[in-house]
Amino acid sequence: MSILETSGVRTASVVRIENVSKTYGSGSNALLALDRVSLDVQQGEFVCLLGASGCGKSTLLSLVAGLDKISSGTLDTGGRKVALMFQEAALFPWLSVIGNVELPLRMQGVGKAERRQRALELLEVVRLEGFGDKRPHELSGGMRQRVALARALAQDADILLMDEPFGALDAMTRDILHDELERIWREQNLTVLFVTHNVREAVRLGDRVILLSSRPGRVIEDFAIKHPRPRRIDSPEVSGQAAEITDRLRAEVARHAN
Ligand SMILES: Nc1ncnc2c1ncn2[C@@H]1O[C@H](COP(=O)(O)OP(=O)(O)OP(=O)(O)O)[C@@H](O)[C@H]1O
Repeated sequence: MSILETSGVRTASVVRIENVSKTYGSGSNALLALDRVSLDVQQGEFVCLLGASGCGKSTLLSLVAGLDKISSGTLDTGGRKVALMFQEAALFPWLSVIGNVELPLRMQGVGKAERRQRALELLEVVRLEGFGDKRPHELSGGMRQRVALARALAQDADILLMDEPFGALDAMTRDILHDELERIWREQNLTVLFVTHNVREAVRLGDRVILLSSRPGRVIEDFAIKHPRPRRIDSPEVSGQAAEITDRLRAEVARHAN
């Protein structure tokens, strides 16, 4: 495990991204999506990625997940397990809720009784006890995202990669899921990389908010969010820092448009 010296405190880096660039295609069709991105994420950190549409946020997550290859630079997760969660829950409609949560366990070869037990525990973690026999279409959008979260947790990953997981939910449901995610992140000692377009959401949740430039994505600012938790998305502290970050984002979008 790599050990970094940060502000005099020795901390463990679980995701180390150094000068990573990503180009899609080649020749005259080449598109530079990420340009020499460097980012270190420490054990247990909650890091939010913000940036204009198309700046490469999802690309960065897919590289960390190992779903795609970097074009240059180095990216090291120390072989840790990662789990992904998206805006769409992408549950299998023909499986029950518990069947969906059991799926990763089945793929890991966990025996029937043990995976049922573990899936029941996870449904309790996301507060869906009693809903195991339902089908996905019988649930609300927020409940489906809870199932997706339970399924991600079933992978027993150290790093949770979340790509706008609450982007399609109404504000109240999102608020509740922020509280739940914060609780689970703490209880399970997860490291989270969270992509969002919602600046307040980023400040509500993150220890850090990383601002990427318009394409090609580069890290242009790394905001430390120090307000005590739990935070409220509509608190003056969150709103104030969100306004500061929004101004910076706006300037970046305008710079790119000129
Ligand atoms: N598989 C691919 N092949 C070619 N180009 C791609 C591919 N995936 C992404 N891109 C391009 O790379 C750029 C970055 O895309 P990406 O989806 O990572 O951005 P994003 O910041 O997540 O966008 P959004 O905020 O709109 O979700 C875009 O211009 C996109 O069209």
